[in-house]
Amino acid sequence: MATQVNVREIILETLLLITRDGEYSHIALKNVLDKYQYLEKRERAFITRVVEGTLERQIEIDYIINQFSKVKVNKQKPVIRTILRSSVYQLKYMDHVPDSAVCNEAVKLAGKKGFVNLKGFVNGVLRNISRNLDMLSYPDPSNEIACLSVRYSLPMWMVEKWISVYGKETVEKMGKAFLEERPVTVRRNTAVVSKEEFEKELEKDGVVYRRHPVLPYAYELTNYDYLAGLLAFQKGYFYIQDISSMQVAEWAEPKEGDYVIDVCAAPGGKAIHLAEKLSGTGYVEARDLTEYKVALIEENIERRGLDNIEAVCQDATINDEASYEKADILIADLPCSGLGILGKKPDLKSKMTVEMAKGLADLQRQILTVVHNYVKPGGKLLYSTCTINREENEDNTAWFVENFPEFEKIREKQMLPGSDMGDGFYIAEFRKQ
Ligand SMILES: C[S@@+](CC[C@H](N)C(=O)[O-])C[C@H]1O[C@@H](n2cnc3c(N)ncnc32)[C@H](O)[C@@H]1O
Repeated sequence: MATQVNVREIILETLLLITRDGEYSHIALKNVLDKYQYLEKRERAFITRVVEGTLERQIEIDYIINQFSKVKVNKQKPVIRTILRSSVYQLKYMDHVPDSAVCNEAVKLAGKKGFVNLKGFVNGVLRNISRNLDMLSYPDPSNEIACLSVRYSLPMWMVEKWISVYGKETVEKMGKAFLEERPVTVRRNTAVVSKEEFEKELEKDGVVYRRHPVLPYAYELTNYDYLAGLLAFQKGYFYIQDISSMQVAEWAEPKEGDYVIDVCAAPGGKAIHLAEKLSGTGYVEARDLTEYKVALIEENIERRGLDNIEAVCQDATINDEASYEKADILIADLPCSGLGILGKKPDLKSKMTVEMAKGLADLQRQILTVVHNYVKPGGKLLYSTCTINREENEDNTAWFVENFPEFEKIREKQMLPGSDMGDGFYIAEFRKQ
């Protein structure tokens, strides 16, 4: 019982870090799981599920709380609001947790956090919701945007934007896909470990794997507690990467001896994939903005034992004349709004705004204006983002070929969650004449 209380307190602190203090959800969760490695697998899974679920369903949860609370969610104290949200998630989506335990633990936690005077309020709201779970009201179906927004916990502006581009049916598929639990995808390091050895190593740790039907080095993994704790991870046998991101190195088709520059490379997924594909030949310069990010790339390079790749600290918005016409392949996997990975980074649903997405589209143009110079005549430029925002994707591609006519667009693809395999992701390939 004592650990039960602690687990809920850990959940509260993690959610506050993300929603009140602005920490990224995947980083906050990773840090907390690193810190509490001694907890039982079951407890760690409970923390992950409640933190992720509460963030994923936040819009729907707030809609429910507002039906039963006189003080609306946005007027509540952050601690109380967070206790209510994570409790409503458990009431609505975790059948195996008894409702009475959810309410009691929430009330105790409110008291423990110094809100003794609000224990009655927390108790009243939660018991009321628990009694009425089968009679919750939802927006009227005639209001398509509000309806989809609450059902899939997507901000109205995203639903509105996507309906106009992709249509209602596709938006529903995307909303569903973001909420689905999906196995993690990893890329086997083909330079270091054979298929047989890799699979044997996973089996030793009880990890269940499924070979990807298309990419021979890709696997879906389930039934593990902590991926980074596996021996196979520490030996550099695999890299955690979505199937959509693996397409960048596939599209790049590096040839032996190619010089590759990845201008925004951290933590190194695509750059390392290219270095592996070069089979010990050629060179990959994996650049990023800060020493901290460069250290992340270096750590990943070291785990893989590759010597045809180097991490470099370099701001992609600053012109680097020494790199002019140096790259056979230039990877521009640029900072973006991340709307294709809302399933993995659910906090983006509340953190990303129209203005921020616009700012990122401008930054992408600014970086492309600088880095296109680094491509050799006849070389390739691959532009990619993990978003499904037309301004950052197709519009930027159209802008790029219009402004830099020495580049020809070879192909482009917008992958959509629920329709394509993996995350929402965009790639465009250009060739310099
Ligand atoms: C989408 S992520 C790159 C992911 C990476 N390609 C991979 O596969 O692991 C974008 C990266 O751009 C970096 N970045 C942002 N602004 C930058 C700038 N001005 N110059 C260089 N890198 C920048 C960020 O630090 C971040 O690591």
